[in-house]
Amino acid sequence: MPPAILWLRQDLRTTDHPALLAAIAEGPVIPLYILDDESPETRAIGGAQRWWLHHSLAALDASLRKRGSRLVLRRGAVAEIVESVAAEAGSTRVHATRCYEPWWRHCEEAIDARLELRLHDGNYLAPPESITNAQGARYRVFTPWYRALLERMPPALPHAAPDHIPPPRAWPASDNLADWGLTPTSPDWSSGFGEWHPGEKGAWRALRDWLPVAGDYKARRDYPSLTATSRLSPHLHFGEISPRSIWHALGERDDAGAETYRSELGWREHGINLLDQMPDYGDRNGRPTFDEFGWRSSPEADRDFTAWTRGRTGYPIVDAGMRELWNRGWMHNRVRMVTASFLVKHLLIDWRRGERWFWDTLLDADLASNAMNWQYVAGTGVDAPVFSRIMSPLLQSERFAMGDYVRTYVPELAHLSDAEIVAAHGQDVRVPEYPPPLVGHEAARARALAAWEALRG
Ligand SMILES: Cc1cc2nc3c(=O)[nH]c(=O)nc-3n(C[C@H](O)[C@H](O)[C@H](O)COP(=O)(O)OP(=O)(O)OC[C@H]3O[C@@H](n4cnc5c(N)ncnc54)[C@H](O)[C@@H]3O)c2cc1C
Repeated sequence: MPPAILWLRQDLRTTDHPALLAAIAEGPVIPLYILDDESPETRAIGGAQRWWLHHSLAALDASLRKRGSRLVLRRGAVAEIVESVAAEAGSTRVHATRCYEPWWRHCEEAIDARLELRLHDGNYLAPPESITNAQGARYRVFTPWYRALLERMPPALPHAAPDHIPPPRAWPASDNLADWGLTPTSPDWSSGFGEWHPGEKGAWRALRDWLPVAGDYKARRDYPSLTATSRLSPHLHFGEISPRSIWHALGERDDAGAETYRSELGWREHGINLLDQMPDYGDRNGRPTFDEFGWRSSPEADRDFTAWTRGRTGYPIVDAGMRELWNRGWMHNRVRMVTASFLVKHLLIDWRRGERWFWDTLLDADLASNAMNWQYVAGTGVDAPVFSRIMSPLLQSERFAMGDYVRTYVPELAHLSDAEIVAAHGQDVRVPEYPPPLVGHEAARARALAAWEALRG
């Protein structure tokens, strides 16, 4: 029996892996991961995720080796590499987990034209195209869509990891992971990533650590000074754990914490639902009227954008968030909303510039989730509140008790009390090393509303 190729993408796990099980059922398996920075239609993964990918691939290889297998690594244009590995190994069939980023479509068509490509579900609770209304139409708004998804839940039970993965008679050549240079060296900006444990084991550990506090999730999830959320997002993005494994780990719980958590998993699914319908959602306004919006574009706007990326806006909560992102490769969800809103509404800078910055710096950068959330906050999305709802960073900071969070990430303000941090925002307390606000809240609000009115004519 010629070996089947298991083409791995965002499914770097062995547990609950239908594509892996289907390949094993046919005989020997060649697990293949391809790093494709070449194909013109792909969006190359960002710097932070390269770090994660390195460690996740190393963990997966170790786990495969325990099962009698190993990971074959290749770099280059996906379709060509799959074809060349198949030719080398005498394979005719390729198994893969279904992914929805638009660039995969082209690769999949090219592979399918030359070999037999079998796609399997596994990275979402339900295939996005399967959630439709009574007329068979797709949803674009979260609430009715989530209601329809819930009717399909619970998902099927997850599969156990196989004990043994039959190897091919001869292994095709593999690159050496270290030669890919995915981890930064000079400078090594990843020193703050130590709390993360990429790989399947790390994913299950994060889940186990979080489950005991699941009951408090609804009450505490919006407070960035607390550790209340699961931090599973990079693990989910890289497919180190399946969402249905998480769903079933919550079991029959029906407390508010579990219900809210399920709906957050639902937001992840909704992101893929939108991307599947609008493959250019990461680049194009969901509401086309915004194509005419008066985003700032000038040397001053560039200067403001740089200050935002560096956490030097003069708004403590925005700066804390942007520095958490740079140092830890992650940012608390509530603060993501505040920082994104600040860029788009206070600085009047196109959401796509922010989306790209997050893409490069988030360990969990995910086209569907990033695009949906940026468009939601910006008000440009198909399922978003109106643009004129403008978040006040100051009120958010007070309401969600963000003092400790600011003191952690903005050392210039570490000696201030909560009240003084709020005052520092207004510069009542002078902290010489801390920058003055790029723009006053009321002035920014007025400028944003004027741009909105101009758009509406
Ligand atoms: C501007 C902006 C950009 C974002 N970009 C991304 C991104 O690139 N990748 C990403 O995974 N999430 C993104 N999010 C959503 C959210 O902030 C993260 O999923 C969450 O903070 C991850 O932390 P956690 O795993 O502890 O989440 P938890 O609160 O523990 O939630 C559990 C899981 O539910 C999913 N989830 C939770 N909230 C959301 C949400 N609003 N949208 C989609 N899925 C959600 C995630 O998979 C998460 O791991 C973005 C949010 C905003 C406001």
